[in-house]
Amino acid sequence: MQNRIKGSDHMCFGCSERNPIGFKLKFTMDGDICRTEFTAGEEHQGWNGYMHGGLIAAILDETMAWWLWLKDISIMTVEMTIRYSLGVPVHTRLRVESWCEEEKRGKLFHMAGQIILPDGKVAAKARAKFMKIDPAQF
Ligand SMILES: CCCCCCCCCC(=O)SCCNC(=O)CCNC(=O)[C@H](O)C(C)(C)COP(=O)(O)OP(=O)(O)OC[C@H]1O[C@@H](n2cnc3c(N)ncnc32)[C@H](O)[C@@H]1OP(=O)(O)O
Repeated sequence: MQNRIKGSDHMCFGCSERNPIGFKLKFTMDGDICRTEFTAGEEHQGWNGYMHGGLIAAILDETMAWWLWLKDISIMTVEMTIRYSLGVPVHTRLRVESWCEEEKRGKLFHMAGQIILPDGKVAAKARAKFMKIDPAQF
């Protein structure tokens, strides 16, 4: 399902296979949940041994965006809040999932996403708003 919408020439930090420093995330739709997996490396650290919070935000942003992309809805993030509940250790397989909580007039989408540790605990949860855009303008 990777890069179905924009083709393979884009450089998205979250999902492009061409971006040498990107996350190269791949997404699948599981019912109404968008899922990906990720293992942070040394280069993704903030505090020693733990993933940088800004990069956690980027993964959640991307996973929520892809819930919409996979439905052929072109969007941009317009607002996001994150609750960081537990440190996200590096070298640990993470599950990331997103879903839609509300759609307003087909233009504004209230999304949520979370990062889950191997023991099932939620380390970070995001809520965000995404606005539908005309992809020809970007
Ligand atoms: C294959 C590749 C996959 C790529 C995946 C990408 C994943 C990453 C996603 C991102 O991170 S996107 C990058 C971060 N986001 C941005 O850079 C967005 C920057 N913002 C914009 O460019 C403009 O705000 C935007 C084009 C989205 C909208 O501008 P507009 O001028 O068309 O909208 P406007 O500000 O007039 O607002 C339209 C309506 O939405 C409302 N609105 C705006 N922001 C809102 C908000 N945050 N919450 C609620 N409502 C909001 C606003 O009040 C208004 O309501 P009404 O229609 O009732 O008048």
